[in-house]
Amino acid sequence: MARLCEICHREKAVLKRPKTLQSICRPCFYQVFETEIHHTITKNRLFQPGDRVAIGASGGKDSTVLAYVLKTLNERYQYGLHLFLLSIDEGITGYRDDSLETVKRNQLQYDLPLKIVSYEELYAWTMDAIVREVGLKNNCTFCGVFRRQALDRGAMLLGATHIVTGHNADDIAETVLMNLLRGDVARLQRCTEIATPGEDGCVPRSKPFKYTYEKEIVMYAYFKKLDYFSTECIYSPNAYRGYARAFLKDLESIRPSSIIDIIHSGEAFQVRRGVKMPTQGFCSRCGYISSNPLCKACVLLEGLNRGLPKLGVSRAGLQQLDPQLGPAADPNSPPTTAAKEYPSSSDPSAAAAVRTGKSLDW
Ligand SMILES: Nc1ncnc2c1ncn2[C@@H]1O[C@H](COP(=O)(O)OP(=O)(O)OP(=O)(O)O)[C@@H](O)[C@H]1O
Repeated sequence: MARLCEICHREKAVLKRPKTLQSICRPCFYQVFETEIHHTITKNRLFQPGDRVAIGASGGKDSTVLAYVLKTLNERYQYGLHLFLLSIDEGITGYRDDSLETVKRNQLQYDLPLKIVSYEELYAWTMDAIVREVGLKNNCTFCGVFRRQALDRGAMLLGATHIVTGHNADDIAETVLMNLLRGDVARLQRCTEIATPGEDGCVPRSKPFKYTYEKEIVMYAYFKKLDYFSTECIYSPNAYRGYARAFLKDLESIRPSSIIDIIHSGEAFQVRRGVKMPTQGFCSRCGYISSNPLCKACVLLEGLNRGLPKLGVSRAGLQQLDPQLGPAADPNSPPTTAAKEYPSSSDPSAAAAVRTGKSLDW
């Protein structure tokens, strides 16, 4: 006899839920998946009625499901949000141009306004051009730093009061592991935050999928037949995060709760009093939030525009560009005590972080 759904006890079970290993039916899966996200949103008070929310839309599974679910929940529970799709075109031929076609279809499918902002218009550089200059090894540093700012700038153009991204529970657990492995206590403390406030010229951001498992996002997209783009970035070697990901997948196969457990460990982590932390200020050139006199994007751009792209990612180069930065750690070696105690957005440990394709804060 066919097994019955462990939730409703009426329908036939057609899937095993990755998060809990329960055998359940499709309608119950949709119900628990969507309701958990709704609870995450309401419990953490992510939005206010009337908010103009820019959904960081890459065309990939996470942000596509995020757009679909947010639209569904906004209508079902009357959040009163104005939703927009915001895409950053990094200028990666054969990758982003194709994924943007998916976002353009999503715009029609979900009836949401779309804004596309490109690196070329913001920085006068595409990632294709940057990779020609710097090669494959360090290019993710540029892409990660530029994207963070580009999302803010695009959101401001939309008059958005909030940005959401599709970072999921697996992404966050990986980031906790990576910050732990690097001894980066400042990021370890903040990388599990579900939301960052909109201070100092940044638009508030949040991650409604903080507790949502990647496998469930893929399952949801599959059953709902959502239209998404599934190719990996052609420039992303993703080495360091790849190891953390493989380790996490192994742990998950033995104990599915490992993902949430690691996030909980990160949430409980507190830096002891007296440990020096970076002080937040503003970039003297572009005014963007920075804990150094020049923000990371300006440092990287300066290197590119001087024809010395490695300046922004090497230790000697950073000091040459901005002597006030002081001694900094080599991104390829373990953090020194100073790097551990003074991690900052423009030290090379940040470069090492984003070299993996995802920021270690996000
Ligand atoms: N080019 C982009 N434009 C807009 N938002 C982006 C872009 N790239 C990434 N994001 C946002 O950052 C989140 C995490 O991006 P990441 O590159 O880690 O991709 P991912 O985990 O594969 O997510 P996705 O499946 O949505 O591509 C995405 O879910 C999306 O919200």
